[in-house]
Formats: sequence, structure tokens, C-alpha cells
Amino acid sequence: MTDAVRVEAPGVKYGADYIEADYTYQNTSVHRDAKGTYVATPTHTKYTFRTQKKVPRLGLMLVGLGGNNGSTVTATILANRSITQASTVCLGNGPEGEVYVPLKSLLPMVDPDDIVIDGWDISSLNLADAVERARVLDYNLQVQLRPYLEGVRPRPSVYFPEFIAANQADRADNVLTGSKQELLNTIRRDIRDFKENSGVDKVVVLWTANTERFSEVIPELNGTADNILASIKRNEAEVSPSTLFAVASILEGVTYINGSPQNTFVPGVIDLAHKRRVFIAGDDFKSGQTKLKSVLVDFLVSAGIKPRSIVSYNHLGNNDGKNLNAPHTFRSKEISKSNVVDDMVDSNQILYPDGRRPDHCVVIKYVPHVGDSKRAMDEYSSEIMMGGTNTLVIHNTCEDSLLASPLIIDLVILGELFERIQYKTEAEPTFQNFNSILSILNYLCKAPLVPHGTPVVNSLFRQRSCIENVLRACIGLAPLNHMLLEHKLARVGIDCQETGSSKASKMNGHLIQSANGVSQTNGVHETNGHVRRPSDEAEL
Ligand SMILES: NC(=O)c1ccc[n+]([C@@H]2O[C@H](COP(=O)([O-])OP(=O)(O)OC[C@H]3O[C@@H](n4cnc5c(N)ncnc54)[C@H](O)[C@@H]3O)[C@@H](O)[C@H]2O)c1
Ligand SMILES: O=P([O-])([O-])O[C@@H]1[C@@H](O)[C@H](O)[C@@H](O)[C@H](O)[C@@H]1O
Repeated sequence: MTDAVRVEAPGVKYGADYIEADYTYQNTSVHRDAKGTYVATPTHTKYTFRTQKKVPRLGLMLVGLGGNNGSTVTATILANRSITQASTVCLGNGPEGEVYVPLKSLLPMVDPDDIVIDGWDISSLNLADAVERARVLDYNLQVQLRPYLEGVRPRPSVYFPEFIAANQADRADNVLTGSKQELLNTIRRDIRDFKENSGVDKVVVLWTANTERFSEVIPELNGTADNILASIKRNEAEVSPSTLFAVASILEGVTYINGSPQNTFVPGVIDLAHKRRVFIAGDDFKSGQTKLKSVLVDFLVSAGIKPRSIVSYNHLGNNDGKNLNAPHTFRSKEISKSNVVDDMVDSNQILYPDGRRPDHCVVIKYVPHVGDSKRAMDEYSSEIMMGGTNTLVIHNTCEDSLLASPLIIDLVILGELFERIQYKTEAEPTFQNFNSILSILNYLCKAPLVPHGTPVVNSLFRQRSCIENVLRACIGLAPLNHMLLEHKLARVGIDCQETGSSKASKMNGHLIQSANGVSQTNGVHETNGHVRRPSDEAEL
């Protein structure tokens, strides 16, 4: 098969097994001198990135397989509107202007069509019935998919009722019994069993089960890898089902992604992931209201407009909404939905000199009638020039699971890709993996998990550029800077070509004006950058 993208550069090698790329990371180091002046120094670090080319056959184990997300992503794995499948990136400039290519063509990635799905659920419903219960997909599609889905049954799962809402008890008919150590061993066996019997090369585990309440963080209980493993052995009540799944995955060397807001990754789990060099990522899919918030607040604050209050209300009628009806599970969601504006607000001390953040209120209500159709209403009230007020009111309606399912696909495909990428700086003799906390996936998460001491970035565009630019670095391409300097400078003669009889000039694919201010090609005239058709001439 021909590569969709191939970089021709001395520092980039396409070998039989690896793509290797030399890359200079340019950054700016800032300190404040004795007089209080910020002194900025450009820094340059030379890296080599190495990406394994062989794309594995990938298995995905979903915790919460029979839920609305689990059943929807299983049913729609072919139809995909996700950043890896449906978005493009600007590769560079060609003779006709900017060249956009699918994001998935930059490096070899798993094709979602080839992902084999398995998983666990406390509800025993087969996937055809689960899709019907979810009422997300069109009825005719449900009927067509039934023969493929009715044979898929979730594996029995871990159920500790105190971690989710009491109203979930009536669906818990597929549960494992035993001590926490026995449950951990069962999950580990399930992962191995799936790998052996499905023929996949690699497995990723992703939690899309109910939102749990937060676990208490107590150093002796879950503060270190040894403590969490010992707590499981002692059958401590405060070890949650999701923590058991994360520990099992890490012990099996399998990437674990948390799509819900709870603190599955207590310090001991993070420590274990670091020690075993296994990837973890989370928390909570950034699907609807919060995604828009991480665009809007970025826009407002960076435009010098000061949001004073953000009031976010949403209602939904699916099982997720039912589970969030309990105060302790709602609290987990409230926390992950609330912190999303903090970094953007903190970045502007002109607007927020005293560090007082906007009033931020998050409400979620369960309204069974609307099913999976999540309704979100937001009011952003901001202070503008001369003390004026700008109020934005947004109403956003969408099927919850059709927002989350593409995020699941992206999390899994990018998570797997980063297992195949290694890097080293010129000072290091050997290649190493990325940090166990795979913060590059933060674009897809409401409450980004980052390594200790790392700044948290919530702004959606910055998060997306991070993914794009890291993928570009892996093939030795400079980051996209959006400067378009070549179109902004005065010395246009450089690189210009005459286009024959029309005497129009081109610079990097864009027409520029000839001496009389008018350029022409293919019967289309351009004046001062605006296109005019010949038919417009009569009006002039
Ligand atoms: N849909 C979205 O846009 C979105 C966005 C962010 C986060 N989320 C989170 O994704 C999760 C799933 O959402 P959903 O709409 O599919 O919910 P859902 O309630 O339809 O599905 C969750 C499934 O998990 C199962 N379950 C509960 N505890 C389990 C356990 N211990 N082990 C295995 N299975 C278990 C339930 O039986 C259910 O089938 C929720 O936590 C939700 O908060 C969803
Ligand atoms: O992504 P988003 O729309 O901000 O957040 C959503 C919540 O508002 C919703 O109530 C919940 O059920 C979803 O799981 C999701 O977390």
C-alpha cells in the first residue's frame, strides 16, 4: 500500500520497521530578574522520534459494554466521526495553496474497522438488546445489526453497590463474587483469555461504566503502589471497582483509559503505572457542554473579555442521567465539569488580578422522557469595555452516546499509537517511551490527568494542536504556527512566478496583484484579495 504522507528530509528515515525523525524542539525559558523583568531565552533541544510501523490487531475491552456508550460504540464502530477518522491537518503549502491530509495519514494507525471488542457489564443483556434498551440508533439500523450483536454477551463484572447510585441495583444481574484479590485475579484472567482467544496482538481497557463516587485518598490505603496492592489483599472496602480494573490492566501491561470522572487513579495506581511503565489516561470524556466551554472561555479570556459568571444546566434521560441523580455520583461529575475553565482564567492576570475566578454553577437533572438526547443550556455573562455586559446563551441538544462514542475510538487509536512511539534527546543513548500518564489524550478528557508538576491545559484548540504537532514531530515536521508569514511580508518578488499571458503572479499558490492591481487566471479576476467573476465586471 502507498503511504498517504511521506516526508523527504535528511533527518527523516522510513525503514522497514520504524519511521525515525530528527526534530528540534524550540521552546522559551522564562525567569524574572532582580528588577522584576521577565527575561525570555529561546531554547533548542534535539530529539529523535521513532515510530514502530507495524499496526497491531487491536482488542478493546470495555468496562460497561452493555451501556449506552458501550453498545453504541460497538454497533457503530464502522461509522466514525472522530478526530482520527474525520478530521484533517494542514501538511504544508503546495502549488495550489495549503495541503490538508487526513490526520490518520500522518503515522500508521489502527483502523477502527479492525478493532475487536469485548468487555464486562453488571447487566447481562446481550448487545442487540442493549442497543434496543439504549434507544440511540435508528430502529432500522438496530434491526439490521441484531444478528451481529445478539451473540455478544458482556463478561460478569465487579459490583460494589456503594460506589454507584442505589437505582442501578435492578440491572445488576451479571456480577462476580469473591474477595477483592479474587476479583482482581478474575479480571486479569479475562484480559489474558480475550487476548489468547481472539487472536489480537494488543489490548486496551477503557472504562465507560457508571460514574462512581470519589474514593477517599488515604496514604496508607492507596498512597503508593505497594499500599494499594496490600489494600486489595486485605479486602479494604474503599477500593472501588474502577480501581480494581485499572490495577488489573496495569499488572497485565495493558493501557487503561478512564472515561468517567471518578478518581480511579488514586496515587497508588499512578505509582503502579509508573513502576510498570504502562499507560493510563483520563478522566471523563469531554463530549458536549464542557467541550464547548473549553472553546468559549478560551475565546473570551484571550479576547480580553472577562467572564464573570458561567451557569451550566443540563438534563438527560438515559441510564447515565439516572445514576447521576444520586448526590455522591453527581458530585464526581460536578468536580470534573467545574475545573475546566481554571487554567484559562488563571492565564490572564490583567482580567483577574486578584485571582478570583468567575462564579461557575453546574446542574444536571434526570428527565427520563428525553432518553439519550442530552439538552444543555449555558449562560455566560461577561464584563466588556467600559463595564458593559455581554451575555451569551447557548442551547445544545445531542445524543449523549453519539458524542462519546467517537471519543472512545480516538482515545483507543491514539493510545495504541503512542505505545509504538519512542524518543530520545541527543544527550541520551537509548530510546524511551512517553510518560505513563498519557496526557496527550487530554483533548478528549474533561478533567485532564497530567504528570505531577505539569501545567493542565483545558483549551480545546491548544489540546488539539498538541496532538497535531506531536504527530508532526514524529515525522520531523515543524509545528504549525498559523503565522502565514509568506503571505504577510512586503517583499513579494521572492518565489513569484509569472503565469503567462495573464501576467498574474503567484506566491506559494496564492494570486497576488500585478502592477495595475488586477490579477487574472481562468477567467476569474482578483482585486485586493477578493475574487471577482467576469460577470461582475459589468457592474464596475
Ligand atoms: N455520553 C457522554 O457524552 C459521556 C461523557 C462523559 C462521560 N461519560 C461517562 O461514560 C459513562 C458511560 O455512559 P453511558 O451513557 O454509556 O452510561 P450507561 O449507564 O448507559 O452505561 C454504563 C454501563 O456500565 C454498567 N456498569 C456499571 N457498573 C459497572 C461495573 N462495575 N462493571 C461493569 N459494568 C458496569 C452498567 O450496567 C451500564 O450498562 C458514564 O460514567 C458517563 O458519565 C459519558
Ligand atoms: O461532556 P458534557 O456534556 O459537558 O458532560 C455530560 C454531562 O453534562 C451529562 O450530564 C453527563 O451525563 C454526561 O455523561 C457528560 O458528562
